[in-house]
Amino acid sequence: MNVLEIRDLGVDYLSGSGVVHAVTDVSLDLRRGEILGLAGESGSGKSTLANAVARLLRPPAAITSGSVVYRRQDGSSLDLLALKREELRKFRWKELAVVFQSAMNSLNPVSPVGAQIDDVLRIHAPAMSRKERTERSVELLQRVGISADRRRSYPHELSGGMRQRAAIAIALALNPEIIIMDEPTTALDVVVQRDILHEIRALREEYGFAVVFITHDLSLLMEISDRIAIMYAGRVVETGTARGLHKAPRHPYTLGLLRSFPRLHGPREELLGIPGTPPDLRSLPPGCAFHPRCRLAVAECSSVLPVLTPGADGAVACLLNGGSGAGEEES
Ligand SMILES: Nc1ncnc2c1ncn2[C@@H]1O[C@H](COP(=O)(O)OP(=O)(O)OP(=O)(O)O)[C@@H](O)[C@H]1O
Repeated sequence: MNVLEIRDLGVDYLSGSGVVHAVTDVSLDLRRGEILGLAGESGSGKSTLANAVARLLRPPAAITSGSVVYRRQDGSSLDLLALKREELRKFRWKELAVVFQSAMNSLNPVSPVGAQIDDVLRIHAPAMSRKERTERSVELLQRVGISADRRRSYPHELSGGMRQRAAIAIALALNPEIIIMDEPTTALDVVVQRDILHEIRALREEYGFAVVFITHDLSLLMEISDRIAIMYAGRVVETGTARGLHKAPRHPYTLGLLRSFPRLHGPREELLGIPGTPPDLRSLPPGCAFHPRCRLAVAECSSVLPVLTPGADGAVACLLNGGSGAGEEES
């Protein structure tokens, strides 16, 4: 069952030098309780997509098309793009929370971390007593590996890893259905990063929330995600289970991304990477936006836009791998 359904979403940035098509025709489901990894090179539109869903976009960003529907377990649903300010206030934290790359952006530098959890609870769960709030703050901090006596610490008194854990504790405070994590561990060293990722998986088992986890590091995503969506130049070009994508990536871009990062396990492989650079989102090449960088491209790829076409495990937008072109019959 889906907790989030994104359909045909488009987001532009209206800049002085032209319109940047940051997200184009994105349709994606988030299933209840799953960890969905969102991968792609810098500038592929991952953060813009996440911010559109969380309604955090600011001008010059503009949603140009599509819908985002949030489905509750009781069968009711919300059209997120239509939420008014007050409805949005109730929705955030309680049903959807966001953890950003820099915990400093999520945390208030002038308030101790325990007090910040307390604030979220006080505002969004007014029925809780002060004692209950304190107990919950301690419990949440301990749950993410921060001892109770650190409750009074200010963010700058904590290490980067601890700050990130504190930001996750705040996100968990109201037991949301969805947590969006935008490169939450990128700034941390690899060991701390992996500790936190495995912690997130354990927390998910316990609390049952769904996660959208954004990073450009695909091999890291493979370790913790259930499913993965790959973005290129604002579009989703492949989706699949982490296992399926690992074993048999179908889009040449996915393959390139996989080869761009050293695998954590298994034999050493040459890092082939992907030649060239992502296209200018103000003037995309015709056909498949990846074709100028694709080693496998055929003539058709420069004129036919491949659409995301469902297959046995996920979907792919590549003419060479079972994807059909826009306007063609899907098989
Ligand atoms: N305020 C803005 N004005 C104009 N263009 C923007 C703005 N913010 C982002 N963009 C452009 O939108 C595109 C998508 O950016 P976005 O940050 O969503 O990608 P991303 O995949 O999350 O990249 P990263 O991993 O670097 O965060 C990029 O080309 C970026 O330059």
